[in-house]
Amino acid sequence: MKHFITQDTPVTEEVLNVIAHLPTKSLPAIVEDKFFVKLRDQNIMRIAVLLTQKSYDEGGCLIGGVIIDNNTRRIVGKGHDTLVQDGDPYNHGETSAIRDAGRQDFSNTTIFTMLSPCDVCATLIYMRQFDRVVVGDVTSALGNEVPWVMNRCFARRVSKSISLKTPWGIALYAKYRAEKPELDMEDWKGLAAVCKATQSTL
Ligand SMILES: Nc1ccnc(=O)[nH]1
Repeated sequence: MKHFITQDTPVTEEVLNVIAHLPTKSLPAIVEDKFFVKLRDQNIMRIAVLLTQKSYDEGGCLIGGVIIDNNTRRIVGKGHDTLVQDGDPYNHGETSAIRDAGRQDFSNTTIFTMLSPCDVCATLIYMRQFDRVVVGDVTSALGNEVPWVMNRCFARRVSKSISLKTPWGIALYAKYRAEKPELDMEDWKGLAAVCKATQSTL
């Protein structure tokens, strides 16, 4: 059967949004391999931001992640933070995408994350030997994640780590953080940090 999205399909916002919402395992039946070859890093990051928007619309935390195979540029995993949706105290955009990808050799893959990875996700990215990390928004990171990631972790094993500024994603994150600062803090540092911060302002 002919694919619904083929190499001739233009790379539009609507098409990327369909890809963001489809289950990863269904993509090979809907999207022709040659379409993925056309996708540039900016387009993949756009999918991560669209997953971020999905999570925001669900009342969740605002981080999406996408993993691609470096040779074929096929999406092998994707997801978004599910702290709110699943009541999961730790499922960041990155871990969600990694879990979606399943048991794979990640050493020839790139992980795109909307936001600078936290220390736990950075460690997992290191432990699973990802080849590249592309970060959409390094301006909104809480704490020292960026130097930690860049200097200690990726310098040793992850060969390329680049930052891709996504103005739309950065604006969305700033809006969410202004609206829900406690949820943002819980996602990064846990409820303990939120409780301590609340007590200290009493
Ligand atoms: N990098 C991230 C920070 C916080 N939450 C996430 O899901 N991801």
